[in-house]
Amino acid sequence: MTSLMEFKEVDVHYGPIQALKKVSLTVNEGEIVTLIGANGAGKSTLLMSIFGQPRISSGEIIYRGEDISQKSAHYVASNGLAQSPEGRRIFPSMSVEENLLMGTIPIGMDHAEEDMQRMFELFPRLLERRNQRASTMSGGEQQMLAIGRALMSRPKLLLLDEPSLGLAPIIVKQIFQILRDVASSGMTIFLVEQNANHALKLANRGYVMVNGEIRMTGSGQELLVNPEVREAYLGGH
Ligand SMILES: Nc1ncnc2c1ncn2[C@@H]1O[C@H](COP(=O)(O)OP(=O)(O)OP(=O)(O)O)[C@@H](O)[C@H]1O
Repeated sequence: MTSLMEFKEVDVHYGPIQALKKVSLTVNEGEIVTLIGANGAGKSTLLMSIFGQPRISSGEIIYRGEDISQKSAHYVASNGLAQSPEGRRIFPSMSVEENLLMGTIPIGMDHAEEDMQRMFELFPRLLERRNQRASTMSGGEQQMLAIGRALMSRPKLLLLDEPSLGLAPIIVKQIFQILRDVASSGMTIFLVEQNANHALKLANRGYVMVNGEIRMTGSGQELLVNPEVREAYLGGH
């Protein structure tokens, strides 16, 4: 397997607080890898460090053979890494179409029309609402838009920060079905989630983060049946 992204013993500090402690993990080409952990475990910090905010204090972040830990966010984004951030961060006063077009910034507009059609096939709901202001859409629709916008940059690795956050169970199911479809087209996905049940069912492999450290790793299936994981993240059922 070819490694696409690798964290090697990464530390991150916020002043006196150490948010990541010697974190090592790998995402191989074509895989869906998930990182699960409680509130405050350091999951968002890890994702944001890929774009250099915050900067890591030691270790390396290797992407396609190159250490990107000191590169600019623009460099990282224009080399095939796209993120659907926590809380979605769509542009509220822009339409669906305009939001999608913002996703092309790292690569330019050459494929914009064609890619927008692909997004509308993947998310028919967005097609119905293509001229609607994003702020007036439901949480689930906004999440679809955030994922669609990330895909508009034709990423090699799609990073997702808690796509299920604040959504009703039925919408969460839909979002995960869409991620399955995206993955079956060959996309590599790194998914950060508190919803361990959905995330581990979707993922080939998973990592469990506790207080800034990787505590456990295994296949999605192994972690799903692991008693410690069940107790801590799956309500013990
Ligand atoms: N800008 C910051 N300044 C200081 N401390 C921070 C900052 N951002 C995060 N932290 C701290 O770093 C730790 C990890 O936070 P992080 O947001 O990465 O966790 P998380 O696992 O993503 O949690 P959540 O699911 O709540 O977003 C927490 O203790 C948090 O308080």
